[in-house]
Amino acid sequence: MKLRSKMGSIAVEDKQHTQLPVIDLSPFLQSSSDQERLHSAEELVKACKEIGFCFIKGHGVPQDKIQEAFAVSKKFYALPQEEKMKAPHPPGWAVHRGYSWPGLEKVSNAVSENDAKDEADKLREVQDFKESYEVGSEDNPDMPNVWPPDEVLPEWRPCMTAFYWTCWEAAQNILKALALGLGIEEKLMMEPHSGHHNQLRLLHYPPIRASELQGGKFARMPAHTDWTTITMLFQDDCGGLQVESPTQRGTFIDADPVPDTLVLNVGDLLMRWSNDYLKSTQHRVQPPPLEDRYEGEQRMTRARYSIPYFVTTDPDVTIECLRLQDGRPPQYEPITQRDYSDMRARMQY
Ligand SMILES: O=C(O)CCC(=O)C(=O)O
Ligand SMILES: [Fe+2]
Repeated sequence: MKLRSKMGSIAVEDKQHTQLPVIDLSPFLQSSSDQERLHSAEELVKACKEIGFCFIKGHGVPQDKIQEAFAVSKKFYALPQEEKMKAPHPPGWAVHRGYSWPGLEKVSNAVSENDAKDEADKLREVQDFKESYEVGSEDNPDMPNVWPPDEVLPEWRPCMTAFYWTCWEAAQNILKALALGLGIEEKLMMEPHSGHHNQLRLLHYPPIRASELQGGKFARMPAHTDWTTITMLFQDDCGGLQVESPTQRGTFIDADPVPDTLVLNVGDLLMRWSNDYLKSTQHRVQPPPLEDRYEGEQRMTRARYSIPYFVTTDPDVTIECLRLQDGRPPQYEPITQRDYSDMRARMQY
């Protein structure tokens, strides 16, 4: 994976580019000094409280594993359509695994108490121009994985199952850092997460004419929040990810790729769990901001590959608002992850 070399501190004065903070987690992971660990954890919580998004460096996911996952993902998406269709996403919303072809999934922020089909159909008028593949734990009985026959791409299943657990290693450290920074007991954060209910998603946004994206016929990914506790996202060098400004609603700031970092965001469940102390922020994928990401007279955009890893609590654990230092009374009823995500999933498929 080639990443643009705009590394290091954030150029706050440079309005064209990223203004998301870069948090270094290596002191939390490596330092023997309690003070340094606490400082790193508090910086992380500050970013999650103020913006709900940040870049993390020193996250502990080995670079070669990330590169391997991107390389294998590209190989999968380069397969003929009929090969990819050998691992189709099951019909309906209840099981979110396997391959979703362009147009199948529609990302939105809608929340449904019932099967509001008309509403879901209306949302589909603008198609998401992307394809994706969802992978979970092999020991999650609620959502069995969907795999193509081995001969389609022999390395697919071993690579993606291994990467799922590599990401979980890093995710646990991020959750522990959040607990430390929030001043809550580590086990309060860790016990609801067995690691078997996360989701690894391989995303491919094929090249498309800029005019079709800009004309509103197709979208890469419309604005939405994630349903998770946290999401870790790896992105290639295409660009296009944008995050809603914490101070100006409706204004989005570019989250251009920063080498050797992952993008971390707070999901809806953690926002609710933290009693709105941490923010789950809208984000979207737009045409790439940079002109060298387009080709030819048709201004075809470059393809984008990204790999989000969604971390969620076990489905039947009840999430009750944490009582944090700010002393705010609970704003939400207790809810299980199962009830919450069922409500959201009905609108996507
Ligand atoms: O492709 C991206 O960078 C964003 C993906 C995303 O936000 C999602 O899948 O929820
Ligand atoms: Fe997202």
